[in-house]
Amino acid sequence: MYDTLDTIAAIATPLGESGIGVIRISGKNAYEVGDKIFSSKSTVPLAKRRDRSIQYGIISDEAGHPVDEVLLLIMKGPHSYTAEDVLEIQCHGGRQSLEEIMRLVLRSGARLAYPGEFTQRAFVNGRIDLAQAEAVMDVIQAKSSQGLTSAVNQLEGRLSRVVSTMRKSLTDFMTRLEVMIDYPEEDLEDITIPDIAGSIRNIEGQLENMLHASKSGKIIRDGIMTAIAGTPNAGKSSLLNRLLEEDRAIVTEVPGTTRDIIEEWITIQGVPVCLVDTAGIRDTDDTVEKIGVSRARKYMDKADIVLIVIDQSRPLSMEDQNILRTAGGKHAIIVLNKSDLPCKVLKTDLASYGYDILSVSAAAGKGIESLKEAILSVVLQNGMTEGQSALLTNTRHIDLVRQTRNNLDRALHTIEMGMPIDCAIVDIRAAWETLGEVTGDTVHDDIVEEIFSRFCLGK
Ligand SMILES: Nc1nc2c(c(=O)[nH]1)N(C=O)[C@@H](CNc1ccc(C(=O)N[C@@H](CCC(=O)O)C(=O)O)cc1)CN2
Ligand SMILES: Nc1nc2c(ncn2[C@@H]2O[C@H](COP(=O)(O)OP(=O)(O)OP(=O)(O)O)[C@@H](O)[C@H]2O)c(=O)[nH]1
Ligand SMILES: [Mg+2]
Repeated sequence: MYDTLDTIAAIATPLGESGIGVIRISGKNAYEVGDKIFSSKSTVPLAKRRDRSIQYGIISDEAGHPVDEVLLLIMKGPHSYTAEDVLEIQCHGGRQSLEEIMRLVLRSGARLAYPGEFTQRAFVNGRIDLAQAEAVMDVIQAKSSQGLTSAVNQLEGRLSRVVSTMRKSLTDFMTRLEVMIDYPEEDLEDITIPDIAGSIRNIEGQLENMLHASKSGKIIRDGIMTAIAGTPNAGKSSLLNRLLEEDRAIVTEVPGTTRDIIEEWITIQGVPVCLVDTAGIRDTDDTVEKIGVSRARKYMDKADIVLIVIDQSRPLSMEDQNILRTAGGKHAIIVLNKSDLPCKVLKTDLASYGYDILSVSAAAGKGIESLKEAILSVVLQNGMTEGQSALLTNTRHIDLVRQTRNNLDRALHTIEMGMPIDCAIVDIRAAWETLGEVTGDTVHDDIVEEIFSRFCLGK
């Protein structure tokens, strides 16, 4: 881990033009750093000024030249974001101002923070646990209103509380089982064993429910990647534009118009959906188009759903059929486009692929709402899970909960087979430890480092 005694600093807002820009400084020298570069009507050192107060003044360089007019926010540890002394400089939101002040701060005793280091300190200092820290990035990266809600719930500790309650029960089971081992003559077994088995089954059920809902949880957080694929001229780019309600991609009657991948986000009923328009798939000698086609195939593979667009005003071609075959095993929807023209495609030729079939007209905007619903229902077969106590959205958490469930399953098996109690305790302890990795109570330092390294600078 990086030196936690250092005072760290970073620009917390984007380097563009904006109303205000923020530089955050955290650590035991935060106010000393501030005193070196800040002057105001009052001459009281910043450390002696009131906690949570805002100070007006000027930042000047070593030669006394003014750099910017600013407000300083004083948040004394432990009641701050990092639980350390924090000083925030709110300057004008221009690149030059932010960068010059930042250089001054670094020359005055702070070092540049690593990505995620502020939040890592909040975790190390015990203000938040690991699941809460991970939620911070989810809040920043939220792509829909539901995604934001679930991230803020996790930030606020909803998942952590569920996990802690379960871990307390597991500790309790272990203690009671140990008592049984220590006092075998007491004849406790007949009461304790069925009672504990029932409670384990109950926790297992809760974990099972969480895993069941995690499919939608992951989608709410990461979105549904939807590839729009098909032969040239089927109307893929027209469909993208129609779904976006914007003229984003070039549409022409020339087959092979789209060469590169075009990615755009929409939300359908609060769920983020990433639409990927691709080059029409065909055999071609054109160097550029060839690359486009191979990218199209790659995205078909990567996507959660493939919309296979077919021009229904022409008979089904060999190329169409090839694409239908390559989508095998994926979530796919057959989109029969150009429904404003007479239909030349036999639906019976499509039935054998087993995909949902929808007719749309990208040009006329017909059938688009049903297509949006179909996209959601293909992925969310279990429906959205509103009111879920704690939604799992993060692959790391999902894996850990799955392992915990398996550990408990083994413990139950051991108990039910009448095997030695020690064996069951081993599995319950394993479950307790795995669950603790969610909140970071029992987690390796390298995993913690890896998690925070994915954060953005200044967070
Ligand atoms: N200017 C500014 N805005 C910001 C942040 C920030 O660091 N600075 N945040 C961060 O990125 C978020 C807010 N998160 C925060 C979380 C905890 C504390 C904090 O001081 N907690 C103390 C005191 C709580 C209280 O007063 O009730 C604590 O938990 O002990 C501050 C900000 C969003 N807005
Ligand atoms: N009549 C009719 N024409 C359409 C419809 N959708 C698209 N077209 C026309 O079909 C042609 C091809 O449309 P594009 O959206 O460029 O097709 P594409 O699948 O992206 O083609 P490539 O990028 O070349 O693979 C254009 O002339 C569109 O105007 C539709 O619903 N009805
Ligand atoms: Mg196109």
